[in-house]
Amino acid sequence: MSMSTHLPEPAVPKGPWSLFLDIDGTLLEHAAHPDAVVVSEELRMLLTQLEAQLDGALAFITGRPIAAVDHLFQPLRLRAAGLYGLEHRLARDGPVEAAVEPADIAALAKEIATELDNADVYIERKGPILAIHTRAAPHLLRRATRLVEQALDKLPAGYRVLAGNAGVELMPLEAAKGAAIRRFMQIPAFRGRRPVFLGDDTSDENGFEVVNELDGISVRIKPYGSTAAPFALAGVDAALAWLDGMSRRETVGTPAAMAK
Ligand SMILES: O=P(O)(O)OC[C@H]1O[C@H](O[C@H]2O[C@H](CO)[C@@H](O)[C@H](O)[C@H]2O)[C@H](O)[C@@H](O)[C@@H]1O
Ligand SMILES: [Mg+2]
Repeated sequence: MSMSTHLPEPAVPKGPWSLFLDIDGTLLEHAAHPDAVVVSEELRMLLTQLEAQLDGALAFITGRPIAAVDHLFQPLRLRAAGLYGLEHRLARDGPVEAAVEPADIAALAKEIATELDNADVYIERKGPILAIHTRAAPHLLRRATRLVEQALDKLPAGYRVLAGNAGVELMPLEAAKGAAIRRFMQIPAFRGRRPVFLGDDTSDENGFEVVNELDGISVRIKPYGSTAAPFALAGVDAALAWLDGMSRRETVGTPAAMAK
């Protein structure tokens, strides 16, 4: 782990590479509510172009459910790992595979909502994961974290708490972006390519560690504190500009690029 100040911008990958993209805080500016984010037509076009240039070696790696991602980016559908890797869509037009049966978190969600009693806190139930969003009520983050930690006792073994910078989530241990990246790297579209992963949050750190192990390029967006990523970009605009630059390289991701 290195402190994030003064990390360099990512180098242009040499040789065939693949691209893994976090969504919120990386491709999309954060909004007060998860449904309030905006996906521009330009972003859809950029992703479409990069995906074609990389011969399909591009996947979203996100905490959102894949159904929510499809809704946001429609009509664009890409390969994706959703719910921090609990769901996968390995082929762009293939089915979504879910790894874990949803636990009954409805009652917990209700209890936490009653305890916090604040309309600005959004409680998101997504499959086996419960997310408490405090972006619009930051003073409640500590309390929400305490409640979620207490709720651990009421769930079957194998759950953990993951705190982000504007919310806290209760999720199965299997949920890990790094494992999702490893899975994609084993399928033909990605195999033999150097992984590049852009992410912005605590939940992306495990993805950075795996990408570093695989001799890839991990990039923390708008970094603060320490990070396993050796590269950084200042924010969403810088991430989109870097991706745009990559999309303009003629031989992006192809073996011919190795010669350059
Ligand atoms: O892994 P990501 O693609 O970054 O997704 C992480 C979470 O994103 C969404 O919540 C976050 O973004 C919202 C919109 O900006 C914001 O309101 C919220 O505070 C953030 O936590 C999404 O709702 C979650 O399900 C994802 O886990
Ligand atoms: Mg993010």
